[in-house]
Amino acid sequence: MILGVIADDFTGASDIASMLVRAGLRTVQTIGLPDGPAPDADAVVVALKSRTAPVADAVRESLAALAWLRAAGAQRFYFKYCSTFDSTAEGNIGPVTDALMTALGTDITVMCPALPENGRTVYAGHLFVGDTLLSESGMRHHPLTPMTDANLLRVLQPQVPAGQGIGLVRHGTVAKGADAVRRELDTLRARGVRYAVTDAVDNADLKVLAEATSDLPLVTGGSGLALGLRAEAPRTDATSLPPVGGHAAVLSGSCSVATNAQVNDWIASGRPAYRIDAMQFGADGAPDPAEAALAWAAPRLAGGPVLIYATSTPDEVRAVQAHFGVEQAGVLVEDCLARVACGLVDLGVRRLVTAGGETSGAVVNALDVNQLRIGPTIDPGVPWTHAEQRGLLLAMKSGNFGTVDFFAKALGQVA
Ligand SMILES: Nc1ncnc2c1ncn2[C@@H]1O[C@H](COP(=O)(O)OP(=O)(O)O)[C@@H](O)[C@H]1O
Ligand SMILES: O=C(O)[C@@H](O)C(=O)COP(=O)(O)O
Repeated sequence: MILGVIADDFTGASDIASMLVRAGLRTVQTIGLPDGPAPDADAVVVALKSRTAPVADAVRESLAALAWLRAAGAQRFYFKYCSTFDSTAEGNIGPVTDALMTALGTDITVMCPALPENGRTVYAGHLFVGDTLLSESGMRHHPLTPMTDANLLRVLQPQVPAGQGIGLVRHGTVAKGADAVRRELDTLRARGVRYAVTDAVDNADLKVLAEATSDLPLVTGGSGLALGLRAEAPRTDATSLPPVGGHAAVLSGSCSVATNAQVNDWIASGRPAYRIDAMQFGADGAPDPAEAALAWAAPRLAGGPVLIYATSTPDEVRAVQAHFGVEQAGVLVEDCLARVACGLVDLGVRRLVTAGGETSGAVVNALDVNQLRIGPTIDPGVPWTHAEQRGLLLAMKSGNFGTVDFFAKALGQVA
């Protein structure tokens, strides 16, 4: 195995896995730590659900993944987090990076969230989503990790041990090529910088950064940096997946701008959709929300794909969070959608699209899936995947990824 990847959520894991496949690496995605032998692959992506976990849990799980990947023969490591740097004031990007660096005995790494294909670029250490700063994008309203500062050096500061240096590799240096970046990393290292935020505005920049960091034991970032990796013997096999038959459904718990638009587009096209109203959770006399959703879906599945969603606008999410508390609101909705997913599979659903990183994590954990084969890309960063042991095709969509017609488009591609 050449590369071991530790991903902090499940959609992010399939995002980077699809980029590695594109770069020609035979890639396997595992859900949590594998319990069997090391898969025969060039890269293994261990998907954790650690993005919003308590810091100590995220660090412990990430170190366990690192230990497993090392024992399985990985020679280099990649900590994959969100291209919008999703984190809380405490972490988990800083603490996990720090712990992985210490375990690997390395003194500098890069922080490279840029994913220009999906509009995430970094300039002067500031993260842009399309034409707007991260802090002015829809990410400022994220239910769990609202991002209200676009300056990555500032976001990172409270997440890393006091006194540890954070530096910047400016775009002017990246534009000069890999040797210039290597020299800059040496200079930053000599100044005591441990975390080097890297500017990158296009794929050419990412290729330069991948080349310049090829001798670092650990890199960190979004999936973009993986595009610059090159397999020794690139595989060009078609990544087709087998037909699985059965019914099809979409489960959406993401409240991002893109997912709201995708849900609205599905509804506007007249396709069947059921809204889970989180305000009704635990209300006197209200039926169990997961059972109610399944009762709605059961007679419809034979007629074509259905959508079940908790996706809501920022105002609606705020009201739910005011009622239940932020953390509890997330857990209640995730748990409900996970139970709906299990019920749908019992009803014969075999092709499932899930929208949202935390949501996908909850669903896939509940479905007891432990390994995924990566198939064709639907939109940048979102592949179809095959959970062979469960006979399921799964597409896990990151909140802000995908065109407005993503759900129908994805389901139109598999049988
Ligand atoms: N109506 C709602 N009110 C409050 N929280 C919600 C609602 N719908 C979904 N959520 C929660 O919001 C979070 C969305 O996160 P996630 O699934 O990772 O989406 P994204 O990929 O957009 O970040 C989840 O924890 C989900 O349970
Ligand atoms: O890097 C990205 O943007 C994605 O791979 C990702 O991690 C997105 O997370 P969610 O929006 O929570 O799905």
